Amino acid sequence: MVKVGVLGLQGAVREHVRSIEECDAEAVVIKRIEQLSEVDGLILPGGESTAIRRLIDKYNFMDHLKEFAQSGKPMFGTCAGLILLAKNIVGYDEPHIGVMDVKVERNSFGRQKDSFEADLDIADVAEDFQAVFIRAPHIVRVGENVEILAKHNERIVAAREGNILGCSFHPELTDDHRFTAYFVNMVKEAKS
Ligand SMILES: NC(=O)CC[C@H](N)C(=O)O
Repeated sequence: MVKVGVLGLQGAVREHVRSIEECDAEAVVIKRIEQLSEVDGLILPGGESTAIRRLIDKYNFMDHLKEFAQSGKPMFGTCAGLILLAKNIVGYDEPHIGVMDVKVERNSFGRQKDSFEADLDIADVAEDFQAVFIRAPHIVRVGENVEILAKHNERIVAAREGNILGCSFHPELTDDHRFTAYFVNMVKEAKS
């Protein structure tokens, strides 16, 4: 059974644990850098990217997260997690972890739609995925090696670059675990 870590500093951690377990993988909540070597893949949950970043720095995670991504182990950023992975963020000079060749815009679906659900067609995953967006970012630009997996109203909301997966929404908040299962499969393939 593969082990999937969830960065447990802030945000929707328990929900991801439940979703990983529904996909028949073992979930490990990562609170210390030493735990990273135990897992085959890592999820960066949604929450508040600025708050998670502060905790990443406080607990010295930054270099270890970059190394994790560069080692080829799969990494999945959801919502704030996608912002942490992006190489470019609209309005910011510097990225956070900066390992995915995308440019993201934070809170980009407008105040009146702080939170909403949308039916998505996600390539290789599902044609009818009910996605939950909460103060979500979207991807405004992708690099040439990035595969676009889903759009909502012409905006890119899910993409993959090799071992790195990112989405604007919260795939862990419903009982539909197909997108988490897609990531768990990436982890299985990378391990075998
Ligand atoms: N649900 C979320 O993860 C929201 C992301 C948050 N708006 C941010 O910019 O970090």
